[in-house]
Amino acid sequence: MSATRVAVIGAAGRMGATVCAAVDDADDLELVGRYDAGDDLGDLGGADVVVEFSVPDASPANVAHCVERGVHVVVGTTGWSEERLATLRDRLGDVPEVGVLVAPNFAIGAVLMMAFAQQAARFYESVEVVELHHPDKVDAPSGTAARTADLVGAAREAAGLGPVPDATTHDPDGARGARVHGVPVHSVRLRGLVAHQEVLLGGPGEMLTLRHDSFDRVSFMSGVLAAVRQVGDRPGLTVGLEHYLGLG
Ligand SMILES: NC(=O)C1=CN([C@@H]2O[C@H](COP(=O)(O)OP(=O)(O)OC[C@H]3O[C@@H](n4cnc5c(N)ncnc54)[C@H](OP(=O)(O)O)[C@@H]3O)[C@@H](O)[C@H]2O)C=CC1
Ligand SMILES: O=C(O)C1=N[C@H](C(=O)O)C[C@H](O)C1
Repeated sequence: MSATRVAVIGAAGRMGATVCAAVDDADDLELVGRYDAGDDLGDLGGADVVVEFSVPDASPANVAHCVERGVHVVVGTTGWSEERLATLRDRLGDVPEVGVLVAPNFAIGAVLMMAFAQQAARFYESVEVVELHHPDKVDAPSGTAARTADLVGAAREAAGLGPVPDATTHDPDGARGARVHGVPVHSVRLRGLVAHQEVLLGGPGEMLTLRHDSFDRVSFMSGVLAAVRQVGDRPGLTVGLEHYLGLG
């Protein structure tokens, strides 16, 4: 069988460079294109699948370029709001054979952490998310934290839970963090870190802590490569790697 041709957008970035190396190392994949800011994406080097790790403001246009050319896309870039996803879904309606996966995190442990948090949410009165990343990250909260909070918030609503208890009335500096789907989210940026997250769930007399650590970007590669191998067989838009792993 011939190798799947793969192009990478954001190829010189931290994730893009790691993906290029992983694709180069895989016998069943062939790296046919590397693109960065200012490059003409053109015919994408004849790629069957594009992997997109760029910046939130550029990602929708990059993905649209691929979809219009009938190329499947694995998207790791953050910033895919419901509105952006809806626009992409509409676009995919014109090319029903094309598959796009948008996944906020490709590390298996992070995917499991999100699933466990969603499962635990209905049992706990309190929940907060703390995400910790390297200080070169441009977006906050992280895509993973936003997705976790969305899943947890929706599970709480479905279970009929009210707002998280919080007596704070005076917080002039925003010390209580952001609220995503009613869940407080706190972002730490610290030299030495890669990508880490804790979900803290509290009930009377107890606390459950779910923690995941990516110590190296290699942690994302098995998920990215699994997605590259499957995306062509999964037409339409999929959000979250869990659906490719039988967890969704
Ligand atoms: N889903 C997941 O598992 C993961 C997701 N991420 C996400 O992936 C994204 C990238 O992260 P990271 O690699 O650390 O970031 P980097 O800043 O290291 O890389 C981004 C790359 O994209 C390039 N770029 C900027 N604008 C464009 C454009 N218009 N078209 C094409 N390329 C462009 C940048 O080039 P230049 O520097 O010249 O501007 C740079 O090479 C972030 O949104 C991050 O949150 C990160 C890790 C894991
Ligand atoms: O920018 C990063 O580094 C990461 N971004 C993704 C996110 O925002 O969730 C995934 C992971 O946390 C690393």
